[in-house]
Amino acid sequence: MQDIVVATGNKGKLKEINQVLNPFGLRALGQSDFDVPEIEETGLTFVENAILKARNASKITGKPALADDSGLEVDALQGAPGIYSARYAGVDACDADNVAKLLDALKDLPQAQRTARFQCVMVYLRHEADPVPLICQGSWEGYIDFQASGDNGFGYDPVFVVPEKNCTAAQLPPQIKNQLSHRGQALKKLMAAFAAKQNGQ
Ligand SMILES: O=c1[nH]c(=O)c2ncn([C@@H]3O[C@H](COP(=O)(O)OP(=O)(O)OP(=O)(O)O)[C@@H](O)[C@H]3O)c2[nH]1
Ligand SMILES: [Mg+2]
Repeated sequence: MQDIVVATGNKGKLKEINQVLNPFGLRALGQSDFDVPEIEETGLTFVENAILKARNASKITGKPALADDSGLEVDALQGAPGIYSARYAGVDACDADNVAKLLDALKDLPQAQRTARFQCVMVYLRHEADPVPLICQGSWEGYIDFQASGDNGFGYDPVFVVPEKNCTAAQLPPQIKNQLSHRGQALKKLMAAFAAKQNGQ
């Protein structure tokens, strides 16, 4: 197994990244394994924040680093919480606080007006000053339910309905979430980009 530093403090993300990368002989280690402190996410886009996080981890570890910046865009909220998804209900908010705030914000809206999508941007830097970061993106369309269901995943998964499966993301087995999700799609593209590089393309 080859180790790869992932610039995240989110255990749910790390678990999903490992589920996808392990079959390729890669093991994702969180930044806490390298004593990398969290950096403030001051960017206005997923891309900027992913670069900030990857650069911080690469600078401190001296190794290549991968970062994931992701979030939920709700159409009725003009794309909120978006890049602020982790801190929607406040800087110290937990997943349950964020979900409760979201359900409250949408409480008067019928299903047709509850459309939403997850976005994920993955950035891979070979070193701190890498001028050509590898950037891969994925998105996942669905809508927000009226109540939470399911125990898998993390974040807003219990209220994110996956229309083609007629259940929430938290009710999907992990391997199915990875096949469909914003993160799974971004990682698939990243693996294809790695393979292309190795083949000299
Ligand atoms: O239900 C969900 N299923 C997902 O698959 C998912 N992916 C992202 N999110 C939400 O978006 C925030 C990311 O914000 P984010 O990229 O800043 O990550 P984070 O702050 O949690 O950790 P870090 O990687 O920054 O250390 C997360 O906390 C979640 O609220 C998800 N929710
Ligand atoms: Mg974050």
